[in-house]
Amino acid sequence: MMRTYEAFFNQLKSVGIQLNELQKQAVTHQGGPLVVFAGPGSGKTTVLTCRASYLMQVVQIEPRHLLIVTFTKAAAREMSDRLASLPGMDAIRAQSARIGTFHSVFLRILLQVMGSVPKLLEDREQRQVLRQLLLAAGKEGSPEETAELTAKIGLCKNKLIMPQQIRAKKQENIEFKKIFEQYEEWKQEHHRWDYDDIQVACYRLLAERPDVRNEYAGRYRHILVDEFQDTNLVQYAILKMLSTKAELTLVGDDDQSIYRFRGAEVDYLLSFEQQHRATKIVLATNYRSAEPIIATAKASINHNQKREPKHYTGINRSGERPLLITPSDEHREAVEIAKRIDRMLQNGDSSRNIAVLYRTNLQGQAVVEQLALRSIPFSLQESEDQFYRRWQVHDLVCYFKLACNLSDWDSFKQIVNRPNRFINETGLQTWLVSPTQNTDLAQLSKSPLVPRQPRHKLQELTWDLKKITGMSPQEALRFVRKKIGYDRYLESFVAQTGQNRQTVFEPVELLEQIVRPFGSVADFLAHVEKLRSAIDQAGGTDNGVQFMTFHRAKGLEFKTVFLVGVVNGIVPHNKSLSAKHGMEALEEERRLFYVGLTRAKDRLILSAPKQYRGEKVKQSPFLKEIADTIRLAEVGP
Ligand SMILES: Nc1ncnc2c1ncn2[C@@H]1O[C@H](COP(=O)(O)OP(=O)(O)OP(=O)(O)O)[C@@H](O)[C@H]1O
Repeated sequence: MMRTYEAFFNQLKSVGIQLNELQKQAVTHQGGPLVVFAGPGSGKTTVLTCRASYLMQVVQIEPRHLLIVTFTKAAAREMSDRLASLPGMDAIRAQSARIGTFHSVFLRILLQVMGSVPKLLEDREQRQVLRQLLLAAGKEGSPEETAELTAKIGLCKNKLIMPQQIRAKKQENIEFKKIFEQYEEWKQEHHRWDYDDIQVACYRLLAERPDVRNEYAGRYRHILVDEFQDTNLVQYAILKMLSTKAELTLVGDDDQSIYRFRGAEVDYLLSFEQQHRATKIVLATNYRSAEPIIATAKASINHNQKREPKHYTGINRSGERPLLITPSDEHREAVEIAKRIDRMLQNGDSSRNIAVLYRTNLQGQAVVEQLALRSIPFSLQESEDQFYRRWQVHDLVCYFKLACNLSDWDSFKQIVNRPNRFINETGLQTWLVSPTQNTDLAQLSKSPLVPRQPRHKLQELTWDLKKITGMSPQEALRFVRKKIGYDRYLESFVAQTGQNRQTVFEPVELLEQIVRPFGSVADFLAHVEKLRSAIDQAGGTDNGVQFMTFHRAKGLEFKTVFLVGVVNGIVPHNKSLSAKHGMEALEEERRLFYVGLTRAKDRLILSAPKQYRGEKVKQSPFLKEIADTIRLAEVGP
């Protein structure tokens, strides 16, 4: 049913959405491209959703002529739900509009035109292929080297640079070009694509086939893009081809551009007004956060030099100053945060309105463990990166499991040569073929089948494991690391692979913290099992306390936000700072921190433990920059 301008806004008002004048202008804008440029919480996504509804209900644009691009799949789902819940809209109508990420939109076009596309490589498969190519080129193929190569190839593709375009002079670049070429050949031979190929293929399809380009350019009358600050070259190039007959609406915030390492070009946002003679609307009210949180966020981002100055104010929502806690280590940090969350829930807060955010994946784990101990529901976004799947943690848990059950052969095989006991794997297989004779490790270590040298080693291992059963998990872990020699094994791994020592030891140091509350190894193992099923159940849902990295949190908001592990070396992250562009990297890290700060509506708690991963650490330098805007709470040791 057609609605008038007044009726549309009155209906929005009746469901509690009262847009301000600038937002209304953005919602109703017609005649030419529009860019909405504004700080966090100012209603950019709200405007985009209301504009989509307005276009359908007042301007009478058919839903299928509307394309809405979001940054993540989760954001696309959220957009679709929000749209469906607006007055006058329903699920069917909302779903008839095309809402998706760039990747999903491009894939759809490819499938419609080509019928099918090669099977996509999963991340893990892609890394395996690249590792093999590195090994064949005489490289080490370490996880870090492989990850770096994967990222570099992705970056090239996002900038539409294929191997043939690379003019390599330096040896390093010549080698990169060669492996990149081999990788592309491998995919062609095996009829596979990686994720970035979707974008490159869509670009080529539209660039090389005017018939297809015209067909798709005529399909949409309006294209709306959220989080435009993180658009890369290939996405922008396709967007331009798709929008020759459509009106573009872009919303974004240069201060929240956090994917430059993947080729995002914030200049597309900053120069859009001039280049396309677009209307620019700058929203200036932050509806999300209480005043003290806004003050803290501003104090932080004002330290960035390369940014468009923008002024925004809050809506005078009072609140407490953000709080800084400085626990002695990450175990105390986790206990302190879990206690606070427990109290909030007892006071009637809903767990899904609480988020624990961090810079790198592992950082939420200690808090997850504490919540699990208290049976507080949680949801992990990065389930693929589970702590207990880290190989180091897996090894150590296997030691514990074997200590509790000497016939756990899977655990035994996992750790038998970690540290190296010079036990021949083929020999091992033959000794283990008759498990009835060797019902457990104690028996195997006496078996006449086993030659003297390895038998001696196995006896030693059995004695050590027997000692472990009487220890607390903390003592047991120390024992495995120092006495049995697991740390030695990690050191040799670092020396052989050239991997970053800190990265290799990090999960082990964290495990030290995690085992602390448990009285026995068996208790700890029972906890691991319980946690595993809790994580499996929680995977992908958004019920319970939300755990995610700053990157994942972009676009979201929560009543209460905890930022954990805000320490030097992590915020900003050492690895990013050691990359080539010093100042740029620091500013990107600060933007990431800013994204974290600005997710909070009412309460913001930052935590900077004094000791992290077993070592004394300083607070994040970003905390000094906001020191005047936060209050400090000391907690006990
Ligand atoms: N006119 C308004 N009146 C009241 N609340 C509003 C108004 N506009 C937006 N909001 C609310 O402000 C919050 C932030 O809005 P939204 O998520 O759209 O901001 P954003 O600019 O996209 O944020 P960010 O860039 O930080 O992701 C939401 O809870 C939204 O409902």
